[in-house]
Amino acid sequence: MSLAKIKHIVLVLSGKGGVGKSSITTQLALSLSLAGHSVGVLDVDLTGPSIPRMFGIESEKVTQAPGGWLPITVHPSSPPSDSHPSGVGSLRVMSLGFLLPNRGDAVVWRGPKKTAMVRQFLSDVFWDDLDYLLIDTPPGTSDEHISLAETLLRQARPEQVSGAVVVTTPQAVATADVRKELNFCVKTGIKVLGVVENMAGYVCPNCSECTNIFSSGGGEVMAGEFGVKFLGRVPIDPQFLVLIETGKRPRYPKGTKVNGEEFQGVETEREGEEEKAGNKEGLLVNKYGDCSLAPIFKGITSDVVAAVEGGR
Ligand SMILES: Nc1ncnc2c1ncn2[C@@H]1O[C@H](COP(=O)(O)OP(=O)(O)OP(=O)(O)O)[C@@H](O)[C@H]1O
Ligand code: SF4
Repeated sequence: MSLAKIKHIVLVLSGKGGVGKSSITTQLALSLSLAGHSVGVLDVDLTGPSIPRMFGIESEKVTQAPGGWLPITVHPSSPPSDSHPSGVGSLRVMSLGFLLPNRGDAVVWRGPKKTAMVRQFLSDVFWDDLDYLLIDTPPGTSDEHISLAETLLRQARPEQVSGAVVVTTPQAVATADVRKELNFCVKTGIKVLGVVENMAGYVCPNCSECTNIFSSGGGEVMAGEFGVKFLGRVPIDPQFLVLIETGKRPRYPKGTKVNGEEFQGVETEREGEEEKAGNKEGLLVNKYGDCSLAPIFKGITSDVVAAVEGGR
């Protein structure tokens, strides 16, 4: 069974579309891998698989092996170094996006076909050993969710299913939808590891000041109501959008403070060289390390790890 060698399975859920669930999944995956964990990402968002684009691996093709579909390797593991004392864990991705003839196509299958695909996703991908499998789910409490929850609970050992990270935005309308998602977790017996409030305020690209454009704090209030952990706020950062949507390094004006240090501009030639040399890992580490949101994702990831480990 393909899930047998996975230590922790974490679902990333949101009741509403477009709140940044896939973006948060990619960042959690990256932070876990940079902390030395081997990570898999399963993109079950059948209506709009965006994970391959976000990792810059959209044109890759998955192949079949006797043990199942082989996920695409974003980067292999690497030994401890000064910058990553625990080493870097391997990062692999499986998405329906790899199987669609035209990338970007949305899947319009009806319930039973979707349910069958989710089952196959869970049972037929050859993950081998993984510390974490993150599952990016479609928004809502639809057929896919129910089928995924049922299949997970049936195919995985109870101690493997660590729980769910629920993503919301601060606006009341989003939190009302996400409330449904939290109720869904209660009904299906999936533990909520915590709530992330994404797009909470706007980071000015000139001065790095964060301004609350919409209301703020909805996610924290909701977490309190349900008695679950509030994992933190992620502001809107226009550079992050560029990074996540194009797979390119962010471009801050020279002098902007990034991770507490002055950003020195973008070294595009080096980026090209690394790409040519196939140094995907180096490229990713640089790319994401330069993002102003990186420390926030690191903090959220530590809390998720603590919640997972604490619940064993
Ligand atoms: N904190 C952020 N700052 C800037 N842009 C963001 C942030 N979070 C997400 N985005 C952008 O918002 C858009 C929607 O994000 P994403 O695709 O992750 O949402 P989703 O909830 O997974 O959507 P879907 O419902 O399609 O699955 C993307 O273009 C993403 O790059
Ligand atoms: S503080 Fe930032 S967002 Fe506000 S005016 Fe100055 S540069 Fe613009």
